[in-house]
Amino acid sequence: MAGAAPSEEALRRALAERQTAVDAQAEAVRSLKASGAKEGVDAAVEALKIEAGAAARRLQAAVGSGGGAAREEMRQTVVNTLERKLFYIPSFKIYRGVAGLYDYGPPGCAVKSNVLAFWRQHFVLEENMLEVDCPCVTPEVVLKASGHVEKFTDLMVKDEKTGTCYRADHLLKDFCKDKLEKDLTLSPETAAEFKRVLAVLDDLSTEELGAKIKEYGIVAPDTKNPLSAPYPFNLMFQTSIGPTGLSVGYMRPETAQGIFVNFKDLYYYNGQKLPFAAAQIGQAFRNEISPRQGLLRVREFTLAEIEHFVDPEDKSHPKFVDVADLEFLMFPRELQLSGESAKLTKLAEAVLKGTVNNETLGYFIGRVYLFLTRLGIDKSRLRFRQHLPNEMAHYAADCWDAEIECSYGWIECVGIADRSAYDLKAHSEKSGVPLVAHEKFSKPREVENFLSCPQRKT
Ligand SMILES: Nc1ncnc2c1ncn2[C@@H]1O[C@H](COP(=O)(O)OP(=O)(O)OP(=O)(O)O)[C@@H](O)[C@H]1O
Repeated sequence: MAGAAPSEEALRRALAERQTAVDAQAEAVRSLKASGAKEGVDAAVEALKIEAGAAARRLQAAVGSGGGAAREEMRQTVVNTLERKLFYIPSFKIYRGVAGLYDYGPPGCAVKSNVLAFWRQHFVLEENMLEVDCPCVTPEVVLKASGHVEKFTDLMVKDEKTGTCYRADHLLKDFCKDKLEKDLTLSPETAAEFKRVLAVLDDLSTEELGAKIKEYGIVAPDTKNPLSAPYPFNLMFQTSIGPTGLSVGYMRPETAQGIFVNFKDLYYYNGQKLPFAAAQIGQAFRNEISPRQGLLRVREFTLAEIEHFVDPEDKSHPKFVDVADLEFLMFPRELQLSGESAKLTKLAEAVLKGTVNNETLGYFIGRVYLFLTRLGIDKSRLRFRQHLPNEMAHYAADCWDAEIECSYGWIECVGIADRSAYDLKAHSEKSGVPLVAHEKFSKPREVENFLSCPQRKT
């Protein structure tokens, strides 16, 4: 029928053929160059450009037609190109690589350094933040105080026969998405149930997650063997500091702790005044259970973090007016739980209604929006999603993720959390060094405190 969209299978085949043609032509150019032949190289390069152009046009058509398999195909083509052009390379490739570890090649290094320079300009320099640079190896006491030794975990399930490990929430997510996309026999009730599970996935407890995996009969994706019950796995890489092996350390899973433990000195450096912000760019390490999604989930990556210290009783922000009129997609808890979609919302309105907890949090959400859109992220594929109550990290009082829609779906790219004074309190208690700020009143105030004396029992 004239004008009908090609089937997904046809698109997949056409794209695969195009990709093979591009790869074959690239190989021809390489061997001509390697043989030192001058003649024919230009023609071969020209042919490569034509093949690559045809592949790109086919991709656009495929993505325009919205096919899931076409998306997969498009991603594979982009990945092949980026790897061929050395934007990134699987680390230790000649030894067959290690999952979740990647090197950046020359163009990748250039992109990374441009993004970091822009980040420094947009946040650190424009806001007069105090930048620090702390070690990656961190003694255990710091991460015990912060709660990471006890709680920095993901839920894992194991193939009961081979022992292969999987992230439990990812298996449940894949199962529900797969059913919704491919099972044409699903009743409306079952489809609604899978959608609900996807909406509250990050909120499920260990027991609830285990019960759903059992109820749906989810098995190990590679072998179809039964799975163990989910249990927490700590994501930190452990090491020892010094030759005795007695001093336990960890590779930092975030850069923020370096800022918190330096709070006292930074506060003095800032003239003992609040608010102020400190920033750090550096490597973070997470022993992800089963890294996938290419560069999106890796075991070592660069984090750029800011900690903004503010009076807990006055979280207003003098520059909030600069971002108050921004309007973008926001996805608060209520919309997620009722199965609705993200809505275009004015930042001022979200703060006024209390959807976003306070002006300072709102200000940083606005600044992150400006950063990402100035980097070139499409506004219609960017949303700010509020964490569900159980999803929040152990330290957070309110948390919003900037998520970008890509070929893997909506992916968290920035986390913006009100951590309250959790970390400063925890480090004060553990170290015995008070990490506190003082407020000087313009006029003295008289306050009466009634202390209750414990009754002595005779
Ligand atoms: N393994 C990883 N590889 C690459 N980037 C990561 C990884 N883990 C986290 N990030 C990035 O670091 C940012 C801050 O990390 P954060 O601690 O908020 O992640 P998270 O909520 O623990 O991630 P998730 O729940 O998806 O594992 C995230 O917004 C994400 O962009």
